[in-house]
Amino acid sequence: MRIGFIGAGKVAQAITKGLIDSGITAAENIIASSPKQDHLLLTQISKLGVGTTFNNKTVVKESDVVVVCTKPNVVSRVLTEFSSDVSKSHLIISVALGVTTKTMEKALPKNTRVVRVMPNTPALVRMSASVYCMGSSVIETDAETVSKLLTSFGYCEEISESLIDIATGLSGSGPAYVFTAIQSLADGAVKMGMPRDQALRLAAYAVMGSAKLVLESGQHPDSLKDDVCSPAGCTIYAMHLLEKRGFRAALIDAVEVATLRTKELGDFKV
Ligand SMILES: NC(=O)C1=CN([C@@H]2O[C@H](COP(=O)(O)OP(=O)(O)OC[C@H]3O[C@@H](n4cnc5c(N)ncnc54)[C@H](OP(=O)(O)O)[C@@H]3O)[C@@H](O)[C@H]2O)C=CC1
Ligand SMILES: O=C(O)[C@@H]1CCC=N1
Repeated sequence: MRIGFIGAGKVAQAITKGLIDSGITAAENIIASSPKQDHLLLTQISKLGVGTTFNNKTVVKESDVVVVCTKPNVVSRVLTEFSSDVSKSHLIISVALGVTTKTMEKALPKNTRVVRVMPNTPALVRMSASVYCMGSSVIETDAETVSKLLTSFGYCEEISESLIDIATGLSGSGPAYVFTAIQSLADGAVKMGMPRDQALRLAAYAVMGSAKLVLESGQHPDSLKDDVCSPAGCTIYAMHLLEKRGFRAALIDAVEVATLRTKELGDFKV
């Protein structure tokens, strides 16, 4: 399977690295495009061994699966520009926030097979949390193909398109919230005298281990939290402070505002 990327930025690079590291496809079967002649992004992605071009149409002609990784406001224009090169053998995927399968289908020839995906940057280390929803003209094997590709660089599940904006504010944006939490936890330890590299390592493992425990224990997160809070111990003091500072409400609000912004950006008309 030949895979083409339109746009060679952060997400295209994360997915490309994830795909290659998984062994699901070789770098020679991947090509990426980006518009600027002296583009740093193409240089970066070419270091993974993939082909590069300044021409989106070349990507489409040379690929079976085309993954559109541009900002949402240019997706419709980009799809329209290469529309005449799209055939029934192509599967067109977009990872752009807010851009619906309907918008994609409108810009492409009738009955084009389209899929909307929301991945996240931990694809770089094959730990992405991705969701996908299928367009109206996909064929039976497309869901399997998409699931296979997404699973190669992490976890994935099919989702109703009515929920994908929420997934964007949750798992698409989520790494940014968690990176900030890890950095802040480490800052706390540095403030108390721990060396920075050790603090970052311990904070990251604490987050990774906690996530694994939620997934594997099947226990409610609050019950797992209670297990850490010994009576009159240190954690319950910290939890009290976090509750007073609105920790939970801040995270709830973050997902809400990111979801609403996704809907707003998805309304872009080019
Ligand atoms: N960053 C993230 O964590 C996530 C992002 N996404 C989605 O992925 C998409 C890309 O985001 P991200 O990788 O962060 O953005 P970047 O800005 O890093 O990458 C966008 C890429 O698209 C290129 N581009 C712009 N115009 C065109 C065009 N006409 N034809 C071909 N390529 C073009 C840009 O080139 P140039 O720089 O020259 O303009 C750049 O290579 C967005 O739609 C975003 O919503 C989804 C999940 C997570
Ligand atoms: O913030 C953004 O626009 C992109 C979409 C999801 C994560 N990053």
